Amino acid sequence: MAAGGESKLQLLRSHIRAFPDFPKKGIVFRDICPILKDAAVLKAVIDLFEEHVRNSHQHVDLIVGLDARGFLFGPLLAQRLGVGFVLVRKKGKLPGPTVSVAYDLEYGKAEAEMQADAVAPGQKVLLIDDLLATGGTLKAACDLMRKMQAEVLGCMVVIELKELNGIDKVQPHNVFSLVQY
Ligand SMILES: O=P(O)(O)OC[C@H]1O[C@H](OP(=O)(O)OP(=O)(O)O)[C@H](O)[C@@H]1O
Ligand SMILES: Nc1ncnc2[nH]cnc12
Repeated sequence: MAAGGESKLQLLRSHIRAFPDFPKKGIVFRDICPILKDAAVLKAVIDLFEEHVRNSHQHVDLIVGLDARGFLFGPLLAQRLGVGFVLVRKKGKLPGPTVSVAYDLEYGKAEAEMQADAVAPGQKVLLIDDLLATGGTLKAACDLMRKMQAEVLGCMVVIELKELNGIDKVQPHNVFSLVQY
């Protein structure tokens, strides 16, 4: 990690709030809103992601963001890297021909969908979201990428909830996280 990386991580950690029993009893909700409210903290997050990508991947075609909180970080990172951004959305939000995959959440069920022309076969993509919990969402997005014959270089999240072992569900793909609980 480059000089200053540790203090950026400390800054980031101090801007994540925990809300017990939201949205259901037993869930500790990790709230990223304070990161977004502070320009310096949001910049630090994108700096850390950018450093990771530049150190780990020679060539990236697209950043793929997951609905909805992946959209808060993905376009900023894509701009930094000078590449495009595409959306994986919850079902029923995208016009035109789509490809979809069903998945389970820590607190519900959903279906991930993307436009059929969003990613071309062989394109090298990096997936981004705010948080890895059970890994169902990222796995569904990786499955979508496989359907589209794209090459998943890896996944990135701000927060990983380690006790839920989401990383196991997403393998063989790598998940890079900035903060772990
Ligand atoms: O690892 P998993 O168990 O799949 O959970 C992680 C996902 O859950 C949250 O999104 P949510 O579906 O609640 O939607 P939102 O981003 O629209 O709030 C979070 O932003 C991740 O996308
Ligand atoms: N514990 C959690 N906090 C915030 N977002 C989540 N998405 C799934 N689990 C979550």
